[in-house]
Amino acid sequence: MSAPQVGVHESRTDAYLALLVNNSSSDNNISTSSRTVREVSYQDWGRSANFTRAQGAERLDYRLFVSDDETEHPTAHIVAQIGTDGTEGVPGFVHGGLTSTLADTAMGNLAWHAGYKAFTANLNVDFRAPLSPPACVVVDAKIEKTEGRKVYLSADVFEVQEMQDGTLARSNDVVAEATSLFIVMDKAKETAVTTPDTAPQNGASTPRVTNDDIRDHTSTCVASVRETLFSPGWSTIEKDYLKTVWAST
Ligand SMILES: CCCCCCCC/C=C\CCCCCCCC(=O)SCCNC(=O)CCNC(=O)[C@H](O)C(C)(C)COP(=O)(O)OP(=O)(O)OC[C@H]1O[C@@H](n2cnc3c(N)ncnc32)[C@H](O)[C@@H]1OP(=O)(O)O
Repeated sequence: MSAPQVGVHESRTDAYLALLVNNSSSDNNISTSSRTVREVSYQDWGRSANFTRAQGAERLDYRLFVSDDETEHPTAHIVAQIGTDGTEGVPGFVHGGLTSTLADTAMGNLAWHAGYKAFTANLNVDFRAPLSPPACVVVDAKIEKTEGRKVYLSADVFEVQEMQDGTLARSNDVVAEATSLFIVMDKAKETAVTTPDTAPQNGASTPRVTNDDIRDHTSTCVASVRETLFSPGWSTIEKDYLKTVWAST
Protein backbone atom coordinates (compact mmCIF):
# COMPACT_ATOMS: atom_id res chain seq x y z
CA MET A 1 0.00 0.00 0.00
CA SER A 2 1.34 3.40 -0.90
CA ALA A 3 1.98 5.98 1.81
CA PRO A 4 -0.97 8.24 2.42
CA GLN A 5 -0.83 11.50 0.57
CA VAL A 6 -1.79 14.53 2.50
CA GLY A 7 -2.73 17.97 1.43
CA VAL A 8 -1.51 21.00 3.32
CA HIS A 9 -3.40 24.19 3.84
CA GLU A 10 -1.63 27.43 4.37
CA SER A 11 -4.39 28.80 6.57
CA ARG A 12 -4.70 26.99 9.86
CA THR A 13 -8.32 27.97 10.45
CA ASP A 14 -9.30 26.81 6.98
CA ALA A 15 -7.53 23.55 7.58
CA TYR A 16 -9.46 22.89 10.76
CA LEU A 17 -12.74 23.71 9.11
CA ALA A 18 -11.76 21.64 6.12
CA LEU A 19 -11.55 18.62 8.39
CA LEU A 20 -15.28 18.84 8.79
CA VAL A 21 -16.45 19.19 5.23
CA ASN A 22 -15.95 17.00 2.25
CA ASN A 23 -15.73 18.99 -0.94
CA SER A 24 -12.66 17.57 -2.58
CA SER A 25 -10.61 19.94 -4.63
CA SER A 26 -8.70 18.62 -7.61
CA ASP A 27 -5.17 18.71 -6.18
CA ASN A 28 -5.85 17.37 -2.73
CA ASN A 29 -8.66 16.27 -0.53
CA ILE A 30 -8.91 19.43 1.53
CA SER A 31 -11.95 21.61 1.15
CA THR A 32 -11.95 25.34 1.00
CA SER A 33 -15.68 25.45 1.50
CA SER A 34 -16.94 27.83 4.15
CA ARG A 35 -19.93 25.67 4.97
CA THR A 36 -21.14 26.27 8.49
CA VAL A 37 -21.56 23.38 10.85
CA ARG A 38 -23.01 23.47 14.30
CA GLU A 39 -22.18 21.16 17.10
CA VAL A 40 -24.71 18.81 18.60
CA SER A 41 -23.79 19.01 22.24
CA TYR A 42 -23.31 15.73 24.04
CA GLN A 43 -25.93 16.66 26.64
CA ASP A 44 -28.49 17.14 23.88
CA TRP A 45 -28.09 13.63 22.53
CA GLY A 46 -29.80 12.15 25.56
CA ARG A 47 -29.54 8.41 26.10
CA SER A 48 -28.53 7.63 22.51
CA ALA A 49 -25.00 8.71 23.41
CA ASN A 50 -24.65 6.20 26.23
CA PHE A 51 -23.19 3.35 24.23
CA THR A 52 -20.51 5.25 22.42
CA ARG A 53 -19.59 7.36 25.43
CA ALA A 54 -19.41 4.40 27.77
CA GLN A 55 -15.72 3.88 27.15
CA GLY A 56 -14.57 7.24 28.42
CA ALA A 57 -12.44 9.89 26.83
CA GLU A 58 -9.15 8.02 27.25
CA ARG A 59 -10.46 5.36 24.91
CA LEU A 60 -12.82 7.15 22.56
CA ASP A 61 -13.78 10.77 22.51
CA TYR A 62 -15.55 12.55 19.75
CA ARG A 63 -17.72 15.46 18.83
CA LEU A 64 -20.61 15.51 16.43
CA PHE A 65 -21.47 18.31 14.05
CA VAL A 66 -24.35 18.78 11.65
CA SER A 67 -24.36 21.22 8.78
CA ASP A 68 -26.44 24.29 9.26
CA ASP A 69 -27.53 24.48 5.68
CA GLU A 70 -31.21 24.58 4.90
CA THR A 71 -30.90 24.71 1.13
CA GLU A 72 -29.63 21.19 0.58
CA HIS A 73 -29.41 17.83 2.30
CA PRO A 74 -27.74 18.28 5.64
CA THR A 75 -24.50 16.49 6.40
CA ALA A 76 -23.05 15.25 9.67
CA HIS A 77 -19.43 15.15 10.75
CA ILE A 78 -17.56 13.54 13.59
CA VAL A 79 -14.09 14.43 14.80
CA ALA A 80 -12.91 11.53 16.91
CA GLN A 81 -9.89 10.75 18.98
CA ILE A 82 -9.25 7.05 19.33
CA GLY A 83 -7.02 6.23 22.28
CA THR A 84 -4.94 3.13 22.89
CA ASP A 85 -6.87 1.70 25.81
CA GLY A 86 -9.25 -1.01 24.70
CA THR A 87 -9.71 0.16 21.14
CA GLU A 88 -7.89 -2.63 19.33
CA GLY A 89 -9.21 -5.59 17.42
CA VAL A 90 -6.10 -7.16 15.94
CA PRO A 91 -3.42 -5.96 18.40
CA GLY A 92 -2.05 -2.66 17.18
CA PHE A 93 -5.07 -1.87 15.01
CA VAL A 94 -8.35 -0.12 15.70
CA HIS A 95 -11.26 -2.56 15.96
CA GLY A 96 -13.39 -2.38 12.83
CA GLY A 97 -16.49 -2.34 14.98
CA LEU A 98 -15.37 0.92 16.53
CA THR A 99 -14.87 2.47 13.09
CA SER A 100 -18.25 1.09 12.01
CA THR A 101 -19.88 2.50 15.12
CA LEU A 102 -18.57 5.96 14.39
CA ALA A 103 -19.95 5.75 10.84
CA ASP A 104 -23.31 4.40 12.07
CA THR A 105 -23.47 7.11 14.71
CA ALA A 106 -22.80 9.88 12.21
CA MET A 107 -25.38 8.51 9.76
CA GLY A 108 -27.98 7.77 12.46
CA ASN A 109 -27.75 11.19 14.01
CA LEU A 110 -27.88 12.78 10.59
CA ALA A 111 -31.07 10.89 9.79
CA TRP A 112 -32.70 11.99 13.05
CA HIS A 113 -31.60 15.56 12.64
CA ALA A 114 -33.04 15.56 9.14
CA GLY A 115 -36.36 14.55 10.68
CA TYR A 116 -36.29 10.81 10.04
CA LYS A 117 -36.96 8.80 13.20
CA ALA A 118 -35.19 5.82 11.77
CA PHE A 119 -33.30 2.68 12.73
CA THR A 120 -30.30 1.10 11.08
CA ALA A 121 -31.69 -1.78 9.03
CA ASN A 122 -28.51 -2.43 7.05
CA LEU A 123 -24.91 -1.31 7.49
CA ASN A 124 -22.07 -2.08 5.06
CA VAL A 125 -18.50 -1.10 5.76
CA ASP A 126 -15.52 -1.41 3.44
CA PHE A 127 -12.33 -1.15 5.45
CA ARG A 128 -9.85 0.36 3.04
CA ALA A 129 -6.79 0.96 5.20
CA PRO A 130 -5.70 -0.14 8.65
CA LEU A 131 -5.79 2.39 11.45
CA SER A 132 -3.38 2.25 14.38
CA PRO A 133 -4.27 3.79 17.71
CA PRO A 134 -3.81 6.45 18.82
CA ALA A 135 -5.56 8.02 15.89
CA CYS A 136 -7.60 11.06 15.03
CA VAL A 137 -10.31 10.63 12.42
CA VAL A 138 -12.98 12.65 10.68
CA VAL A 139 -16.25 11.06 9.58
CA ASP A 140 -18.35 12.69 6.84
CA ALA A 141 -21.92 11.44 6.54
CA LYS A 142 -24.55 12.33 4.00
CA ILE A 143 -27.99 11.29 2.87
CA GLU A 144 -27.82 9.67 -0.55
CA LYS A 145 -31.54 9.30 -1.22
CA THR A 146 -34.88 8.56 0.37
CA GLU A 147 -37.65 6.27 -0.85
CA GLY A 148 -40.75 6.20 1.30
CA ARG A 149 -39.65 4.98 4.73
CA LYS A 150 -36.18 4.09 3.44
CA VAL A 151 -33.30 6.47 4.00
CA TYR A 152 -30.02 5.60 2.28
CA LEU A 153 -26.91 7.19 3.74
CA SER A 154 -23.15 6.99 3.33
CA ALA A 155 -20.19 7.88 5.49
CA ASP A 156 -16.46 8.13 4.82
CA VAL A 157 -13.83 7.91 7.52
CA PHE A 158 -10.50 9.71 7.05
CA GLU A 159 -7.46 9.85 9.29
CA VAL A 160 -6.29 13.26 10.40
CA GLN A 161 -2.58 13.82 10.39
CA GLU A 162 -0.38 16.60 11.61
CA MET A 163 2.04 17.95 9.03
CA GLN A 164 5.63 18.82 9.86
CA ASP A 165 4.70 22.50 9.78
CA GLY A 166 2.03 21.89 12.41
CA THR A 167 -0.97 22.13 10.10
CA LEU A 168 -3.60 19.43 10.10
CA ALA A 169 -4.81 17.54 7.10
CA ARG A 170 -6.95 14.57 6.41
CA SER A 171 -5.32 11.76 4.52
CA ASN A 172 -6.39 11.39 0.91
CA ASP A 173 -6.77 7.69 1.51
CA VAL A 174 -10.07 6.76 3.05
CA VAL A 175 -9.87 4.47 6.08
CA ALA A 176 -13.40 3.13 5.70
CA GLU A 177 -16.42 3.66 3.47
CA ALA A 178 -19.85 2.88 4.87
CA THR A 179 -23.29 2.76 3.36
CA SER A 180 -26.49 2.17 5.23
CA LEU A 181 -30.21 1.78 4.96
CA PHE A 182 -32.23 3.33 7.74
CA ILE A 183 -35.94 2.57 8.03
CA VAL A 184 -38.23 5.17 9.45
CA MET A 185 -40.15 3.57 12.28
CA ASP A 186 -43.66 2.46 11.66
CA LYS A 187 -46.20 5.01 12.90
CA ALA A 188 -47.99 2.29 14.81
CA LYS A 189 -44.82 1.39 16.70
CA GLU A 190 -43.65 4.93 17.21
CA THR A 191 -45.16 5.35 20.64
CA ALA A 192 -43.06 2.47 21.92
CA VAL A 193 -39.90 4.45 21.29
CA THR A 194 -39.13 7.27 23.64
CA THR A 195 -37.19 10.16 22.24
CA PRO A 196 -34.05 11.23 24.12
CA ASP A 197 -34.79 12.93 27.42
CA THR A 198 -32.93 16.05 26.55
CA ALA A 199 -33.32 16.19 22.77
CA PRO A 200 -33.37 19.79 21.58
CA GLN A 201 -36.62 21.11 20.14
CA ASN A 202 -36.02 22.02 16.52
CA GLY A 203 -32.36 22.40 17.34
CA ALA A 204 -33.21 25.45 19.44
CA SER A 205 -30.89 24.58 22.28
CA THR A 206 -28.07 23.46 20.00
CA PRO A 207 -25.25 25.95 20.26
CA ARG A 208 -23.49 27.16 17.18
CA VAL A 209 -19.93 25.96 16.95
CA THR A 210 -17.25 28.41 15.93
CA ASN A 211 -14.07 27.73 14.05
CA ASP A 212 -12.27 28.29 17.35
CA ASP A 213 -14.27 25.49 18.96
CA ILE A 214 -13.35 23.17 16.13
CA ARG A 215 -9.72 24.18 16.29
CA ASP A 216 -9.59 23.70 20.05
CA HIS A 217 -11.07 20.23 19.91
CA THR A 218 -8.95 19.14 16.99
CA SER A 219 -5.85 20.50 18.70
CA THR A 220 -6.67 18.47 21.79
CA CYS A 221 -7.21 15.43 19.62
CA VAL A 222 -3.91 15.75 17.81
CA ALA A 223 -2.01 16.77 20.94
CA SER A 224 -3.25 13.66 22.65
CA VAL A 225 -2.29 11.51 19.70
CA ARG A 226 1.16 13.08 19.63
CA GLU A 227 1.62 12.59 23.37
CA THR A 228 0.76 8.93 23.18
CA LEU A 229 2.87 8.38 20.10
CA PHE A 230 5.97 9.77 21.72
CA SER A 231 5.60 8.00 25.03
CA PRO A 232 6.52 4.34 25.31
CA GLY A 233 3.00 2.95 25.44
CA TRP A 234 1.07 -0.24 25.34
CA SER A 235 0.32 0.26 21.68
CA THR A 236 4.00 0.35 20.75
CA ILE A 237 4.65 -2.82 22.69
CA GLU A 238 1.78 -4.53 20.93
CA LYS A 239 3.02 -3.44 17.53
CA ASP A 240 6.46 -4.88 18.28
CA TYR A 241 4.76 -8.02 19.48
CA LEU A 242 2.77 -8.21 16.27
CA LYS A 243 5.90 -7.87 14.17
CA THR A 244 7.34 -10.82 16.07
CA VAL A 245 4.20 -12.84 15.43
CA TRP A 246 4.26 -12.05 11.75
CA ALA A 247 7.95 -12.75 11.47
CA SER A 248 7.43 -16.18 12.94
CA THR A 249 4.65 -17.23 10.57
C1 LIG B 1 -33.64 18.70 16.11
C2 LIG B 1 -33.66 17.22 16.13
C3 LIG B 1 -33.16 16.66 17.40
C4 LIG B 1 -32.88 15.24 17.26
C5 LIG B 1 -32.16 14.71 18.41
C6 LIG B 1 -31.53 13.49 18.02
C7 LIG B 1 -31.04 12.80 19.17
C8 LIG B 1 -30.42 11.55 18.66
C9 LIG B 1 -31.48 10.46 18.45
C10 LIG B 1 -31.19 9.42 17.80
C11 LIG B 1 -29.86 9.24 17.18
C12 LIG B 1 -29.68 7.88 16.77
C13 LIG B 1 -28.28 7.67 16.36
C14 LIG B 1 -27.94 6.23 16.62
C15 LIG B 1 -27.16 5.63 15.52
C16 LIG B 1 -27.21 4.15 15.65
C17 LIG B 1 -28.51 3.62 15.14
C18 LIG B 1 -28.93 2.35 15.78
O1 LIG B 1 -28.22 1.78 16.52
S1 LIG B 1 -30.48 1.72 15.42
C19 LIG B 1 -30.51 0.19 16.35
C20 LIG B 1 -30.10 -0.97 15.51
N1 LIG B 1 -31.12 -1.29 14.60
C21 LIG B 1 -32.23 -1.95 14.99
O2 LIG B 1 -32.41 -2.30 16.13
C22 LIG B 1 -33.26 -2.24 13.93
C23 LIG B 1 -33.82 -3.63 14.09
N2 LIG B 1 -34.73 -3.89 13.02
C24 LIG B 1 -36.04 -3.49 13.09
O3 LIG B 1 -36.49 -2.99 14.11
C25 LIG B 1 -36.88 -3.65 11.88
O4 LIG B 1 -36.34 -4.65 11.04
C26 LIG B 1 -36.99 -2.33 11.05
C27 LIG B 1 -37.59 -1.23 11.93
C28 LIG B 1 -35.61 -1.86 10.53
C29 LIG B 1 -37.88 -2.54 9.85
O5 LIG B 1 -39.03 -3.21 10.30
P1 LIG B 1 -40.51 -2.74 9.89
O6 LIG B 1 -41.44 -3.83 10.32
O7 LIG B 1 -40.77 -1.36 10.43
O8 LIG B 1 -40.49 -2.58 8.34
P2 LIG B 1 -40.41 -3.71 7.19
O9 LIG B 1 -41.79 -3.85 6.65
O10 LIG B 1 -39.72 -4.94 7.68
O11 LIG B 1 -39.43 -3.01 6.14
C30 LIG B 1 -39.83 -1.81 5.47
C31 LIG B 1 -39.12 -1.82 4.15
O12 LIG B 1 -37.69 -1.83 4.36
C32 LIG B 1 -37.10 -3.01 3.78
N3 LIG B 1 -36.05 -3.50 4.66
C33 LIG B 1 -36.14 -3.71 5.98
N4 LIG B 1 -34.99 -4.14 6.47
C34 LIG B 1 -34.15 -4.22 5.43
C35 LIG B 1 -32.78 -4.61 5.32
N5 LIG B 1 -32.07 -5.00 6.38
N6 LIG B 1 -32.23 -4.56 4.11
C36 LIG B 1 -32.91 -4.14 3.02
N7 LIG B 1 -34.23 -3.76 3.08
C37 LIG B 1 -34.82 -3.81 4.26
C38 LIG B 1 -38.25 -4.00 3.67
O13 LIG B 1 -38.00 -4.97 2.66
C39 LIG B 1 -39.41 -3.10 3.33
O14 LIG B 1 -39.30 -2.76 1.98
P3 LIG B 1 -40.61 -2.56 1.06
O15 LIG B 1 -41.43 -1.48 1.75
O16 LIG B 1 -41.30 -3.86 1.06
O17 LIG B 1 -40.05 -2.11 -0.29
